[in-house]
Amino acid sequence: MAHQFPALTSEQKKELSEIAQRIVANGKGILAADESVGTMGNRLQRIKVENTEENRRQFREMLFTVDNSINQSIGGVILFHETLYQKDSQGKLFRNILKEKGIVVGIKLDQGGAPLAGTNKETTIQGLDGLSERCAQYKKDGADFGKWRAVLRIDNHCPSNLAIQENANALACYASICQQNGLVPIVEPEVLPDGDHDMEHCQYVTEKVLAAVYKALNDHHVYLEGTLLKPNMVTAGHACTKKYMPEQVAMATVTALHRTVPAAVPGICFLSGGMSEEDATLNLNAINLCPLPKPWKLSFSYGRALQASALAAWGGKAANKRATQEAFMKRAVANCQAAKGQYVHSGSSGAASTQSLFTASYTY
Ligand SMILES: O=P(O)(O)OC[C@@]1(O)O[C@H](CO)[C@@H](O)[C@@H]1O
Repeated sequence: MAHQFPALTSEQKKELSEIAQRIVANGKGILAADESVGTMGNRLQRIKVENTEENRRQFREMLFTVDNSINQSIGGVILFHETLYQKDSQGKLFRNILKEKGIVVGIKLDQGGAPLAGTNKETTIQGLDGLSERCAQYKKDGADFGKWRAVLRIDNHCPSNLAIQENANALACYASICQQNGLVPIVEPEVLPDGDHDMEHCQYVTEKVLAAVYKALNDHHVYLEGTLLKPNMVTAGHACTKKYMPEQVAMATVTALHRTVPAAVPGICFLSGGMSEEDATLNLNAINLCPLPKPWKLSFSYGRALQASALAAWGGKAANKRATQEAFMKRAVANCQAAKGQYVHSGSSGAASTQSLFTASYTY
């Protein structure tokens, strides 16, 4: 019997689907500025800047106070708890700065991995306890979407069926709780790029993972029109000796998505997973040019691939504000073009944009 116990009212569904669509409208994507304190420390270490709350705040202030035209390329920004409550140097909350630009504010909700005993060092993600209360508070404090990143690894006996099922179920519980509290859930099942496997194996695993995720979302009565997917692109492992062209990555990626992701999902925003900024843009462009049916918006939710050049330009010096903002804007515009299949590589990329951003076992 249909709808005997409806999970959401039609007003709730309308709100959720409108938020999701706003984030990915017209080639827009997401800036993933939700690095935890530890992850941000790794980023800052690369540019020899101390990982203090003030340094994290200063860098993020530069990103969020960039020219208002950023709202043509960035539809949403994911924040870490600390950042949601931080202010710029004039005392204005970051979240209000973003909202005034018409950008939707999101919040990281997962809380790190817990080991799955009896597996080859696989994990599930914590954060479901008290999640509903946290979501309700974040909604009051201006967030309209959430993010939960589950991590799966390709290795000997990995990912195991247990890891796939357990992470799919946690993602679905999280998505349902978000929607009950008016937050659009970004569902992120990341198959890590660690390993020497080829692209075909990554495609096989990605399909298994996504199929399990959509089965679990359906079991948990998640309203797909009010969700966004944040998957890995289908690529070879970082240590694979065989190299693939963007067109091959695009075909494998869209094939995997086409086989597993329902057309009701409004947008798929890829993570960058350690690709260089330029590779992440070129691959996204090729994905949007791929000659297969693509019923969803195909866009970006990049962390490293939107911030690496900006971090390098900043180097911890306030005097570099302009160069930092220009570097960030350049990547945002390039990825927006790629999300429409209109990116033309200029051939004059800076060193930071072509540098691999891979971090081994990037788990939290
Ligand atoms: O792979 P990328 O594009 O750098 O980051 C993807 C991402 O999900 O992983 C990070 C760690 O949780 C987050 O900061 C970010 O949102």
